[in-house]
Amino acid sequence: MGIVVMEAIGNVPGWGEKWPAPAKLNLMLRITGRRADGYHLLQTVFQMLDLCDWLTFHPAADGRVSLAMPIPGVAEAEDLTVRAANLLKSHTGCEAGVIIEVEKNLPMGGGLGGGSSDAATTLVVLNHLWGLNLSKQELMALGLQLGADVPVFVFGHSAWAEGVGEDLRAIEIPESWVVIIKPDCHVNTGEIFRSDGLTRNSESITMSDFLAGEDRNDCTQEVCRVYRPVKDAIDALSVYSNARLTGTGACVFAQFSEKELALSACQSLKDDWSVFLARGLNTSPLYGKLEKV
Ligand SMILES: C[C@@](CO)(OP(=O)(O)O)[C@H](O)COP(=O)(O)OP(=O)(O)OC[C@H]1O[C@@H](n2ccc(N)nc2=O)[C@H](O)[C@@H]1O
Ligand SMILES: Nc1ncnc2c1ncn2[C@@H]1O[C@H](COP(=O)(O)OP(=O)(O)O)[C@@H](O)[C@H]1O
Repeated sequence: MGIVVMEAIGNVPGWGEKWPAPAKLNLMLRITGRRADGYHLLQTVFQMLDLCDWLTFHPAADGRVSLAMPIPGVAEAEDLTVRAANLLKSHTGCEAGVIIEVEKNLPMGGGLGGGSSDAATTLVVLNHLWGLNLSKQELMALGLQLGADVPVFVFGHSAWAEGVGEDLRAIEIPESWVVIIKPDCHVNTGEIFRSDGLTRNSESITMSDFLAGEDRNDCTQEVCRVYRPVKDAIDALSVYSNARLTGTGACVFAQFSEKELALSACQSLKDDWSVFLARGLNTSPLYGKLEKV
């Protein structure tokens, strides 16, 4: 890519600005079967949250993808933002480079999808900054190569999901307040999906069934059996509202229609637990920002 084109890319609005990578919750999760490759077929409801990591992108003239500061415990080449940027480059032949700054607020491996969301924000924002013009569908397909939860963050809306999470239908969910507890443990998703005790034959349900209260997460029993802090967190939060596991955990959450009730639960829990107060959203703040630049 020549100097002129590099300069043109550098002038695109959005470089050096903070872009949100929101968290998600799985409001329910049913395992309805297993594919030949071992991956599990799910029915799940994703809701976006206003709790975010923040990503900033700086142009790099040398054509390389790098991190301003690697996240402790994650090798730079393995970071999902770096993998997403390199995937975009190899898919499109784009020769531009980027330095990515990640402000990490979302707990890692907590079932809030932070790494997947970071990857999705990287795909969507670099598609814009590098002028690649890939469609949302193309970006979702690229995202699926990075992880089962990446497509929903590119999709950018609360969704009813099937398959391994890639077959998505936009839905509107009441934008309630959410209290989240992050128990002091790290759940290994692969280990939970490999375990003998996991329920794998749930009947499929409809959206109406979910709205009528069918909100079970099929991973809960197995995760609580292996990770005692998750069970304790569900018990602690259940005092205030219906407490459930998100994804394969470790985070557990409860929804509240009134902010005051959610705040009061947070106040009571915060001395014993790591707690977050968040707002459930139907649309991702990522697209709100994209529309503004
Ligand atoms: C089940 C969910 C619900 O949101 O859990 P959370 O990760 O959010 O807790 C996700 O779809 C998880 O997606 P993600 O965290 O990207 O999982 P991956 O890295 O793709 O998979 C980790 C491992 O879990 C197993 N796996 C994952 C997803 C799936 N539908 N079936 C599986 O069997 C596979 O063995 C895989 O190697
Ligand atoms: N940018 C990133 N942010 C968080 N985790 C990352 C990132 N890049 C790679 N990872 C890896 O992905 C794993 C899953 O992270 P995350 O998406 O936050 O959890 P979960 O899938 O449970 O919601 C982490 O434990 C970490 O090893």
